[in-house]
Parts: sequence; C-alpha cells; structure tokens
Amino acid sequence: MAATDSLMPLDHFDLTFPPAALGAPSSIDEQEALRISNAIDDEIKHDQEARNRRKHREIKVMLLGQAESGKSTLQKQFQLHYASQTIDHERPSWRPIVYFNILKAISMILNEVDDQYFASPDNPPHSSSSPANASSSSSSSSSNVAGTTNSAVADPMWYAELAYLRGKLLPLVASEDALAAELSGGITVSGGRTGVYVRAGWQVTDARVPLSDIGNAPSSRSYTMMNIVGKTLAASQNELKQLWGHAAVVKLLKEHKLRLEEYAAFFLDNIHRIAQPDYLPSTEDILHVRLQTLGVKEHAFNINMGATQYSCILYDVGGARGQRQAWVPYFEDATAIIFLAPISAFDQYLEEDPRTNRIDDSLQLFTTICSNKLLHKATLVLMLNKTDLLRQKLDDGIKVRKYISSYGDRPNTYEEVSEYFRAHFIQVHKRKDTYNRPLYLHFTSMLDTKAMQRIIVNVGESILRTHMATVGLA
Ligand SMILES: Nc1nc2c(ncn2[C@@H]2O[C@H](COP(=O)(O)OP(=O)(O)OP(=O)(O)O)[C@@H](O)[C@H]2O)c(=O)[nH]1
Ligand SMILES: [Mg+2]
Repeated sequence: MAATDSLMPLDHFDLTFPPAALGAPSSIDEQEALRISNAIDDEIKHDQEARNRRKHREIKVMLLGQAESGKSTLQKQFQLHYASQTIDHERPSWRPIVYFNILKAISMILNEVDDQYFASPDNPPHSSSSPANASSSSSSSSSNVAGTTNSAVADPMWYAELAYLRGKLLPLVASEDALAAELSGGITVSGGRTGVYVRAGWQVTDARVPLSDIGNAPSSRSYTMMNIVGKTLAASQNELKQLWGHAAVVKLLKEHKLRLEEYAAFFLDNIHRIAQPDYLPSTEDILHVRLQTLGVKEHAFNINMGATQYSCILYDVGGARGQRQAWVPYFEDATAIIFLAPISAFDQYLEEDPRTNRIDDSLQLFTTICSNKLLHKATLVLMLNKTDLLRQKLDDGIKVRKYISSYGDRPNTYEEVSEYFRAHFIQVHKRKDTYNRPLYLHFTSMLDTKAMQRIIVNVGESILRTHMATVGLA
C-alpha cells in the first residue's frame, strides 16, 4: 500500500507537521536554521518598516488648473521658500526667456497697430524716415498705465510716427522665431497666442539638481543668439519705450482692442534695466516670465516640520486641454492637489477653445478633480488666483455680468465678485466631493511674494498634518 501512496499525484499530499516539530527543534542544526530564519524575518520586517517610514516622509503634490492659471509661478514661490539658493543658480538661464517674452509683446503690439491703423491701403506701414516729432506723442507718458487718450479717431501724426517705430523695431521682432528655435532646440511647437515653449531641461526641473546651463556656455549657439538679441534690444530700447508709451498704443489698450499677457507691461515698463549688457533677471522678473509648461515637470525639495524632514515632489503640469490626459498617471500617488483657478479670467476665453469662458472651464475642471476616484485620498487645496488682476479689471470698469449673465445686478465690486466665485467653487466641492474632505481655500496673488510665502507655509502645514493623520503618525 505504501507503494501506491507514493504514486499519488503530488497535489494530493497535504504536508502537515506535528506542532512539536516547529516549536522544539530536534537537533542543534535545526535550532540554528530556525534562528537564522527568525533573524531574516526580523530583517524583512525592519526593512518594510523603514520603507513605510520613508514612504510616509514622502509628499507628492500636484499643481493643477487650466493654462496660465499660475501653476509654474506657484512652483517658483515654493522654490523660493524651500530651495532659494537654486533660484540664484538658475538666474542666467532666465535671461533669454525674458527677452523672448519682450519680443512676443512687441510683435503683438505691432500686429494690432497694423490691424488698427494700417489695414487700409491708403496707409501702408512702410515709412521708415524719422518724423520730426517721432517721440512727441510717446513722451507724454512714460508708462501705459498713466497715459491715456480718448480721441475717437487717430491723430494724423500717428501714422508717420508708428511707421517709423515699426521700421526701427522690425529687426528685433525678426529675431523672435530664431530665438524660439534656439530655445526649443530646433523643435517647432505651434505657439498660439502665448507661444513660449522651450525644450525640456531649459527650465530647471528638480530644484536640487544643478542647472545644465545652456545659456552660460560661451560656445553654444543659444548663447550667441541670446547676445545678438540682447544687443539689438539695447540698440532699440528708446524706440521700444516710445512705442509702449505712444498714445496710439495707449488708446488700443484702453479700448481693450489690444490685450497683452500679464508679463508684457511689467517687462516693457522695465525695458531700460533689462536692456543693460550685464542684465541678470531679478526674482521678480522670474516670477513674471511666461513659459508654457509641456507635459509634467517634477521639482523636488525638502520640508522640515518639527524635527522631521519630509521630501516633497511638486508636479507642475501643462494646463491646456490637450495636455490634461498626461496628469492621470500621477493621480493615484498624489498626497495633495493644489488647484489654481484664475478668477480674473471672467472676461477671457480658452485659447484652445475660444467658445469656453475660462471661469467656466475652471469650474468644470474642478468638478472632475473633486469627483475623481483616483484622487480620493488627496488633500484638496484651492487657490483662487490673480486677485490683483481681478481688482484691476473691476477698477477699470469691466463688468462681470457682460461675460457671466448669471451674475445679474450684483455690485461690480471686488468683495462681491470674489465672494460670488468662491461660492461657486465651494458649491462644486460640496456636491462633488463624495469623500467629504476638507477644502483649504486661499485667495492669492501669485506675484505678491510676501503674502505667498505665508500662504505656502500654511498650505504645507495643512497638507502635512492631513497626511500624518492619514498614515497614522499624528
Ligand atoms: N498679475 C498676476 N500674474 C500672475 C499671477 N499668477 C501668475 N501670473 C502670471 O501669469 C502668467 C502665467 O502663469 P504660469 O505660472 O506660467 O501659468 P501655468 O498655470 O503654469 O500655465 P501652463 O504652464 O500653460 O499650464 C505668468 O506670466 C505669471 O507671471 C497672479 O496672481 N497675478
Ligand atoms: Mg506652467
């Protein structure tokens, strides 16, 4: 019978041992084997605990929101707070991007000037001879904010003045594409209205990793290109200032026929400083720069809380519609989401879909974020951003109800409008967040460094406290 037993298929055997065999080894060798096995088990447990501890000290924060909502600017504010020395290291590499922003602004101004003043064949924009008073209109205002004109028709002198300035500035504008090509490493990406894309690696992606500074390498083509643009900028700075302060341009801005990006006024107001040969971008310059993010960029730094150091990774994403599918793979691991909604954008439409109001897009996007199952463990922080621009637009008399009819007859004041938008976002959170997470909400103006540094500490603490409670360390 024993022979039959041994022929039984193996899976019919139940391997059982008497308890004594486990608890009481019968020989010295077995005792030693058990000791080693227990030691290995302890080691594995210890490793696992260390891994868990490390994991619990790792914070992953995603910055989400539509394009131009201020995500990369917030990332720079984090960098300023937690890794400020890296900003100094990066400074030179921002110089060509500042130049590029300026070239973009000038070409937008000249395009609009052409459309508005030179569209008729009677007024071709070709004259390049210096009119006797080429700068007379412009000298009346050193900044567009201050100077205004309400004349319903163009002053006849403007045509000659604008044509002259246009001719002087054309060489500068002509270098826009070449500089873009250098910055993007020869990759052409359709730029749209904003049109500032640069190759990955130009912008620092990890605040702890030193920048491989293309712009500092004296032999590089980028460096040569940047120097050419810098010299052309220095040579045309007076004409640039005249165009920027010209009554015709002031008029277009005042009538909202010319809409410039946020950075334009700041850089053009500071043109003489930027045109210096030894120009090095200030922190304020870096915060103002517009550089569209492509894909998902990681930025790593450490946060200390009490005696514990947390390693934090910020994921800064491209916010345009075509880029949003790239966010999803990062959701499951996210400790927190900081959602940015620019509430100044009530009178703007998406570049990628000109029928969609930008506030509406932000609300829809926030709805999908609140209800996304992959994000159910993430702490939610909402920043209603660009409050400085909101105030400015309301002070300029732009009416919310013209763009958002449901706003009705409510007063067009900052307090009412900001509260109206806040209520809408809170409502979305209440309705769509089935996990009943708290919502940490802040009104922000991302360029106000003093205020932002306070908010960043506050947000960091909220995220860490919630995280510690979740992983049982509180
Ligand atoms: N005035 C003002 N400008 C801001 C504010 N926040 C951001 N900006 C400016 O808005 C522009 C766009 O900001 P970014 O941080 O590049 O926007 P983003 O969300 O990263 O955009 P994408 O990378 O395209 O998704 C930059 O020129 C910033 O300087 C703000 O609160 N007030
Ligand atoms: Mg960005």
